[in-house]
Amino acid sequence: MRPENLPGFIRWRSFPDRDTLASVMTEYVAELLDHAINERNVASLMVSGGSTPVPFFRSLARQELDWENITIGLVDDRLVPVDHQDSNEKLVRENLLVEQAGKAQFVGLVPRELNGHDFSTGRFDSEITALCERKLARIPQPVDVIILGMGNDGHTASLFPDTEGLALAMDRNRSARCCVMRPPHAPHTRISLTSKMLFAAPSRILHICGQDKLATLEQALLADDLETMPIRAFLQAPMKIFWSP
Ligand SMILES: O=C1O[C@H](COP(=O)(O)O)[C@@H](O)[C@H](O)[C@H]1O
Repeated sequence: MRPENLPGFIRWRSFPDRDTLASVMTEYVAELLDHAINERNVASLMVSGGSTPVPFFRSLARQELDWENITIGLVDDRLVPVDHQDSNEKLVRENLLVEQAGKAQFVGLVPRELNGHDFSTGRFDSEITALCERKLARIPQPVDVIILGMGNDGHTASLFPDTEGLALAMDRNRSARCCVMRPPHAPHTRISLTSKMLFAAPSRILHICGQDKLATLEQALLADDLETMPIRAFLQAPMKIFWSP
């Protein structure tokens, strides 16, 4: 089942169903966090939103870990109030920051100070990113584990194809760790980590489910144009992919 053109430095794991995937991925991530705690007394994990990670969140939340010393953050969010149904922060609060993991520290990306502002134009972008950089500074770095998702348009985090500012967001030589993105074909203005921050972690995981995502991954592996499929940038470096139908 390993996709044909996957480079050798990418580790591929496939599972018969989403629950089995969630439980093996939980063990793997828990080990990485535990290892980081043993080494540095703190650990950090940045997760994606969307529908794919929910079974994993619920499974990880039940793990006995030193949660008080673990900081959880997001790789992207929609610039919506935190009680909005499309908020990734809401998803994490309801599914990951519960049970044992309720003791974890959480640092979201959406600046509460700007609640009620209209983000549809670029008017507040520099304030948003400045506030978000301040939040990111509270996360122990380098981040120990980053979990990416992928959309069928080849986006990852909120690095969407053909979006203004994408080239800057993907330029690892720039110091910005977050950026505002207005994807032309997806709802909401977004806040996303940039490639600079996403590549700073020693360990990245891509978590995808479904035949459609497998087909998207196969398409991404056929070329290297990042502007049309930003996920390609992350397929050019070591990563572990967890997939199930
Ligand atoms: O918009 C987003 O989509 C991707 C993929 O979501 P899924 O529902 O297909 O799992 C997600 O990784 C990203 O964090 C999210 O904001």
